[in-house]
Amino acid sequence: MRGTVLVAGMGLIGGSLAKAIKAAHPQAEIIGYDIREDEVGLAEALNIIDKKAESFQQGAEQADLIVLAVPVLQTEKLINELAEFTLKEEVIITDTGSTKKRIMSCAAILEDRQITFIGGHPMAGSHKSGVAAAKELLFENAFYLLTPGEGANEKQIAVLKKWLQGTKAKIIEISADDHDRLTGVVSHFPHVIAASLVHQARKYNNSNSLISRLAAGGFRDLTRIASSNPEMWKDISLHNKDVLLTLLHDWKIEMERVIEVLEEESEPLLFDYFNEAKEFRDDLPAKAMGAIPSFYDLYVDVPDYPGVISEVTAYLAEERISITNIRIMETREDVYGVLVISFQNERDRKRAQQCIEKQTNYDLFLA
Ligand SMILES: NC(=O)C1=CN([C@@H]2O[C@H](COP(=O)(O)OP(=O)(O)OC[C@H]3O[C@@H](n4cnc5c(N)ncnc54)[C@H](O)[C@@H]3O)[C@@H](O)[C@H]2O)C=CC1
Ligand SMILES: O=C(O)C(=O)Cc1ccc(O)cc1
Repeated sequence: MRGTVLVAGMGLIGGSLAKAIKAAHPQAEIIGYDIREDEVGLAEALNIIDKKAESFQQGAEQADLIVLAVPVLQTEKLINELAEFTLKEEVIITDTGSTKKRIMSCAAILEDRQITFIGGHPMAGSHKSGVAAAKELLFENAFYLLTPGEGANEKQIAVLKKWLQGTKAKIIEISADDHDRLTGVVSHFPHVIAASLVHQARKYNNSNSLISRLAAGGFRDLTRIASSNPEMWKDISLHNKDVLLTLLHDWKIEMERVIEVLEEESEPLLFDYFNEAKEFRDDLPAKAMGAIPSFYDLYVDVPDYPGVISEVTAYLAEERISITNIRIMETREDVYGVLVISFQNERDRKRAQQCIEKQTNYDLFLA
């Protein structure tokens, strides 16, 4: 499609969307805006955008599509500013925020002015922030939830979907209420719990520092999302406060029940507690992408010599395979060390496996 797209917020998500939109619509002009000059400057230097907006207003007033990819409290601020601008009549405004109810209420101010707002939430990402981590295919196969405002018609929704087709995401429509309830359960609440598990380990670590050594590996993997951007999760928690409070309340009741069952030493009830969780979890789709990024780990048995990590990463870099995480696992006694490399998707892991097999004779295995 032709037209001008303004992406406000040149971070991980704004940068990735700008890339995906450009890939599918090379004729479109992508303008970037960010309060951080360095981020928008980097986006321009990396050719993620065609040019910087002189100001939010100047960029917005010439745009056919406006994407707000800023932290959710800032999204509300930008929506209020947009309501004061002289925008193109046919402009479509969308956002990428992780919460939708408060954003949609705020966007009512645009609908009052006959401006189309369609809420959006691409449900993929990473614990990294900033435009340097942006990827064209960040959202490939991920759910992309749209919450159209009451004023949005089918034609406008279809136009937005077309703009977004380069994301290769599974775009579905949902109400803002359902969005916040569902993402509350499978994304926002787990982030609170992951942080709480880490806090608990940190407290016990004060009296026995062996804790942090034992927390390597499994515990670290389990709490990976606690390394996400604290600023972003502060805003998401405030926006989805009611849902989170309900979930925390239910969780408290459930924990009280676990305490009772343990105090009673009830073997059948304890068994049921773990078994019912296991059965439900075992039935969850393993390959599909959900609300929280999956692990795509490759384990490489590496010999113990200096530079082995840079050797392996250099092979991957040569074939432009990007990695999301790397660590050494030293818990197995029969090997010197296992290098655990994480990838964003199955395709990258497969390519990495083939690449390392071609270049080395190290044993490789998947989790
Ligand atoms: N990081 C993730 O995994 C995901 C994040 N989201 C949502 O997408 C949005 C953006 O998140 P990220 O790209 O991860 O954050 P980020 O921190 O990488 O980028 C946000 C950018 O917005 C800029 N910014 C902040 N306030 C601004 C304002 N008033 N005007 C212009 N620019 C402003 C910041 O300078 C920064 O460059 C958030 O609302 C978040 O909830 C949605 C899906 C996944
Ligand atoms: O890396 C993380 O912490 C994630 O869980 C990624 C993520 C963050 C925010 C979203 O709205 C959707 C996905």
